Amino acid sequence: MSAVLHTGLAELVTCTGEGPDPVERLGVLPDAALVVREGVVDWIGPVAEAPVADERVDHGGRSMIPAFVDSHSHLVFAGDRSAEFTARMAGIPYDGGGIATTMTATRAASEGELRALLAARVAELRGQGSDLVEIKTGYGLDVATETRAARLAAEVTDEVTFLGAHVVPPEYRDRRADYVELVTGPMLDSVAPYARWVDVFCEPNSPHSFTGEESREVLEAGRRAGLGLRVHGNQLGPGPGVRLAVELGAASVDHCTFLDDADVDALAGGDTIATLLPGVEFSTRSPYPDARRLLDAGVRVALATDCNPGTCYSSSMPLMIALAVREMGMHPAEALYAATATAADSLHRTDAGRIRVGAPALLTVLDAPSWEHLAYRPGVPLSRPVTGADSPWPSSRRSA
Ligand SMILES: N=CN[C@@H](CCC(=O)O)C(=O)O
Ligand SMILES: [Zn+2]
Repeated sequence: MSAVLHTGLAELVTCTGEGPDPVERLGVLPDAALVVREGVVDWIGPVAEAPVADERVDHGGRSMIPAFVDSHSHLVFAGDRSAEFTARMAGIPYDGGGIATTMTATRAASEGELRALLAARVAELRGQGSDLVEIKTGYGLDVATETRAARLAAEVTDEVTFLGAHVVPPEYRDRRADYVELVTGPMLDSVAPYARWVDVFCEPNSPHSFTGEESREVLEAGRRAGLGLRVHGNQLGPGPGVRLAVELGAASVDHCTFLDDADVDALAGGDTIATLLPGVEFSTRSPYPDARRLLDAGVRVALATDCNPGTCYSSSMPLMIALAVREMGMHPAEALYAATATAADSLHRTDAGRIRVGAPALLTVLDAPSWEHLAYRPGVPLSRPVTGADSPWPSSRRSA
């Protein structure tokens, strides 16, 4: 079994620290080295005590962090909505109506086209240092296309989410109840074998999405089918999504932009993680969620991209970290932890988001001497994956 020793690390950020201090929680080890054997972290310790290995990679004074976990994305789609973005920047507000445009293009695309589009997006995301990614359906909105989306997503991740309840498709506009019946019946039956999670766009503020009662039906049906629960809630205005998610024990409620005190109290008293998606507010020119208020209330906060063609066509977790720090009041250490460890927790994954012995080696290298550079240098491509024994940096030195 070949072992690779990684050295030359100015800092190794493990995200295995404890306590209330956000920097301590990062568990930063200076002058550390680690050994990867067959894709698993085999040893972590001071470089001076590093064991002999088959190969050695010298990272030349860079830093290593856990690969980002992108716990919210919509990567299975065809078509282009750049004109919608441009119109929005000229003042047209977002209301979810554009989802039908993507639905039409996605239904019309061939399986081969969709697979290639998905593969390119996953490669783009992983090339920036993310590894584990959650991928939602939600641009098919009929049984065949939702099933195809879930099947394709399952080819690239274990974290597939059924989002048949994204919006009510145009052919059901005057008979919403029939669509909820389809989603909670034949569509769920067809998609569930490929999915781990069910999600709903609970947003009474848009005519396209779902009320609290409709959302409850969708989530309870998903749970009966053995799926875990996730919710899009309180994105466009106040609403019942957050409290419903907490009441039903959802793993995560995502967006959380418009919250009242009762929503914050519910999150603080429950097990549901609040996943914030600052790329959405950036790309829709909307007010940002108040991460500081949530963190100060004791709510666990994760960050994700929400990469999708409508509200945020970015796969960059470093951008989300920079926005969370600059616009949402998060400490840079809180933001990094939210984009790795807490995002993994929101997917109930103990094998990602932290670097520890015995865990898969999902590692990202920063071309910087410390983790602080992530938020400090926005827009600069600092992060790259470490895949297998390969060093991502041409200047890293490898030797046997
Ligand atoms: N809010 C619902 N769904 C996506 C947007 C989808 C779209 O506009 O295509 C989101 O998470 O923001
Ligand atoms: Zn989303």
